[in-house]
Amino acid sequence: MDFAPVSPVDIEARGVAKRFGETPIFSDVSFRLARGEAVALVGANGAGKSTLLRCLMGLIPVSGGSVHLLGQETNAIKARALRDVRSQVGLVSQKHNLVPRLSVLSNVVHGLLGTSPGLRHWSHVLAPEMSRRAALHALDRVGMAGFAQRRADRLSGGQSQRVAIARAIVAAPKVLFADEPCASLDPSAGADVMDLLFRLVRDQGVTVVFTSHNIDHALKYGNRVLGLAHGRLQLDATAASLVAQDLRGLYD
Ligand SMILES: Nc1ncnc2c1ncn2[C@@H]1O[C@H](COP(=O)(O)OP(=O)(O)OP(=O)(O)O)[C@@H](O)[C@H]1O
Repeated sequence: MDFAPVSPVDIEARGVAKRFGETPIFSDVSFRLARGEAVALVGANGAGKSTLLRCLMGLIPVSGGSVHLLGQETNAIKARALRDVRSQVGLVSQKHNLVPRLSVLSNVVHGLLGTSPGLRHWSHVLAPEMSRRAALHALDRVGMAGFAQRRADRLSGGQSQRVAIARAIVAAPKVLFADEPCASLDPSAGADVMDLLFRLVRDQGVTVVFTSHNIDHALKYGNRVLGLAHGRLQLDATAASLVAQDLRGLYD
């Protein structure tokens, strides 16, 4: 008998709860994300979107339940195993977090820090030739190869975010997290960055989880939408089955 191939589950949250001190942020959050899904995480300011993203990445511990990222329970594994998992994960955050005085190329080479220990990936001058080539290729894919030698603090916001995307994809991650990747950009630059990001992830079948306050973006770029409100996962639906009005309820 033939079985259709089943995509691996890249992220699984089982009854995840998070508190900061005595303050509960969310609880009972459960979902499974298969390889190649593009998931928008939405909700009002303070609903806990960034916190959930950080829990999923294993950057902060959960207060209850468990997170499995690429098959590993992030709260239960040793630091070294967690580093291995993280080396297969990329992050694009709201602020690009480039090192201002370093070149664009060195900043992208930093995306390979997780793949080999030591200082060789601190600067493109020390980096192995293969890494420099990978970084240039990533810059080419985001249309920034011509800026490789420019200092990062001489870029516009949109250019900086493109470089941040190059840094996030240079190590060919299986999973990409993006925390409001275009929040600091004007609508046109923001749309360019989202188009670029999702073209890249679709080309490579990467699983992506992104937070957004832009309902149109959530529906356009996500094939699935998760909504946090009042400390619970209130919505888990395919983007195709939703209209903007369904999402507005999360903001009451
Ligand atoms: N390290 C922390 N210590 C204590 N409280 C925190 C910490 N990080 C976040 N919080 C609180 O957790 C709640 C959720 O914050 P979070 O940034 O996850 O929300 P969000 O949905 O991403 O919000 P926004 O849309 O405004 O970015 C907020 O009340 C915030 O103040």
